[in-house]
Amino acid sequence: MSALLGRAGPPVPEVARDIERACRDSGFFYVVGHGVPAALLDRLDTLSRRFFALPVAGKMDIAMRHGGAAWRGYFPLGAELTSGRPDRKEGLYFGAELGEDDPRVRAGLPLHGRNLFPAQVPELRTVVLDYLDALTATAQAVLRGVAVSLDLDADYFAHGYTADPTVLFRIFHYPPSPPDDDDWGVGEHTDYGLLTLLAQDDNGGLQVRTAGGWIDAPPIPDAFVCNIGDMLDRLTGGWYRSTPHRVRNLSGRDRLSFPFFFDPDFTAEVPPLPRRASGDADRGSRWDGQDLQAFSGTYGAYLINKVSHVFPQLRQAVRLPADG
Ligand SMILES: O=C(O)CCC(=O)C(=O)O
Ligand SMILES: [Fe+2]
Repeated sequence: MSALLGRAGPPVPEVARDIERACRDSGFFYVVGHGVPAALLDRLDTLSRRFFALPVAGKMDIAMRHGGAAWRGYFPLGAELTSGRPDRKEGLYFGAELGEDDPRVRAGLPLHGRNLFPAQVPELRTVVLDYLDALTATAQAVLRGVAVSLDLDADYFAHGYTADPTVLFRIFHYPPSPPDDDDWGVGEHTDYGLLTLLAQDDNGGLQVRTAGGWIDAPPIPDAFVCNIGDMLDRLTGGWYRSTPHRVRNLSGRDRLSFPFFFDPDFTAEVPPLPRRASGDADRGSRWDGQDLQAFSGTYGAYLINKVSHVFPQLRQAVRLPADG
């Protein structure tokens, strides 16, 4: 998909058709030729491994409770409940780095603020911030392709939903699962926003639910796995699918993954696109029984509700009603 990634101008029509086919089919595709330096990813991988190798007590110096409503920092093994059960992973939560004078931070919006970086691996700060910049540009480029694939102007998203995007980034460590274990590293779920760009190491373990059943999405060198989230599903009335996926690390080694979430402006409402609102009659019900057309309100409200199911403690941090 390198043809897409000149950072300006419309993508070539063939790429847009490839995107359409992938989004109509599995909701997943690979992005290659993206221009994100391999050396940046290598460095991110090395420094992340150095962090996860620290004693838990040291990692807890930046535990998420220190991040307050910005919801940043470290969570230990078993602290995240993707499908109602503890995940077999630990991780670091990051997002766009926003200081106290940013209007969204001033307004007290949850999930906005400063990142927490580990003092023990100080180099991680620059590398994570560089990675956020690089992936933001890549995601905008992919969204140009998505826009053209929907017969919209190439800059439809950049001028609207992602002029001020919600950017979240995570680094996950999945310890090896014993072969007879039935716990998931990440339970079945869909992603919440517009699109996710996932870098994964070479251990594998990601699976995607297609019409024909669960299939592997194996690592391909220098490629990102891209999948669309609930907001593109909602915008297109189900024409494009946010597809359930899950992870189990059966490699016997430590698996790292780096999902980057590129989502609409926190304060935007995301009504269906007029021409796509009729939806997809044959698509059947969703994995979680939810009707994506049924909610009203901002993307931020949708996101907070989702995250607070995965991390019940978020309710206290942002004082949400118990029924979300
Ligand atoms: O670790 C992975 O490969 C996928 C993670 C994921 O699906 C997520 O964080 O939403
Ligand atoms: Fe996901």
